[in-house]
Amino acid sequence: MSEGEALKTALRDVAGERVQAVRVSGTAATAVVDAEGLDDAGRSGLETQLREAAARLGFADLRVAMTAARRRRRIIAVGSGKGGVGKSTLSANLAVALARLGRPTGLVDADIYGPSQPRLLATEDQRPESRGNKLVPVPSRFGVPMLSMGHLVRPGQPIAWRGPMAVSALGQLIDAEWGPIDTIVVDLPPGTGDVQLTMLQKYKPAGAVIVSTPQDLALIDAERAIGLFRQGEVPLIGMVENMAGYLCPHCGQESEPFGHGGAEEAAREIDLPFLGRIPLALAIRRDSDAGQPPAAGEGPIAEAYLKIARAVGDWLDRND
Ligand SMILES: Nc1ncnc2c1ncn2[C@@H]1O[C@H](COP(=O)(O)OP(=O)(O)OP(=O)(O)O)[C@@H](O)[C@H]1O
Repeated sequence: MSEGEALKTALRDVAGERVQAVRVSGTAATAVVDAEGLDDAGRSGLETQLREAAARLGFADLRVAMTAARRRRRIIAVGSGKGGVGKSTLSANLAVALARLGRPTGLVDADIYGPSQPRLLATEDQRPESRGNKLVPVPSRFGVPMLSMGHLVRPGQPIAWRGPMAVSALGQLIDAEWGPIDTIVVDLPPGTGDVQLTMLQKYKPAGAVIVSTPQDLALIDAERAIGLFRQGEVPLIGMVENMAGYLCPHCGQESEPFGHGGAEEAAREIDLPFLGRIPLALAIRRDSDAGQPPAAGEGPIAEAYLKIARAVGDWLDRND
């Protein structure tokens, strides 16, 4: 291995694919590094690490050339006012549908205390590697790399952290080596507490999707989530109605046990775009439990998720 190749390998151990080129001339060396997504502190921290790695190979004075940001990575936060409305299921399927539509998309399970995404996308057995001081998202079978606390702790192991630790754990998941991903769907923990607000203020999602069910109570809760996003100054992309009508697995007919149009009407009342509805379908629960997101399949359910993903994608393009 030439000196230049040895140096490039050492630098890539620190900064992965960010290291684009390495030039060596005598004892002087230059590294061209992609600084996309790094703030000033991140750049200078990375530069220090690279220089230290070079020094260990005898290059006392590595010059680090940071290239301009190539792409802007945007976060879509998925929230609901309360648990159990299908927020995690929607997040997983939205990410899969966005990827299916050709948008490089990743998924973060921000539900630190009750992670469910590894099961939904069948990645429970995977553990992320780390590169430098960053995690590398695990690949899923559905074209969506992802990170969850569920990948870092043993299944069933209780996580009893206070707010600041949870926020810093979230930072590790979001601020990972995402590679060529430009959209990250974040499944927020249920509720509207400090962790959620800090997370929104710190990681500045481009927009938020609210999930609600047609029941009155869930709609009131959705308004609470809307308040959270407004407080965090996160633009609202719109509302999704989940478990909207019952899709009979036998005859394919849809009935409406919880009433019709509640979420759409509520969204209209508060001037929130309505992104679409997902029926209450046994197949969604069954396939989700089996690690097979319905959005990766065919038929009306996949189509319902794809329709929502198109609306979200259009919003992202309009608000670029
Ligand atoms: N449209 C649907 N039809 C049928 N079952 C659904 C649907 N959406 C979600 N479910 C099921 O409802 C349950 C709760 O969904 P999910 O875990 O996504 O909710 P959640 O809002 O993220 O809950 P929590 O906040 O507690 O994690 C799961 O068993 C899921 O498979």
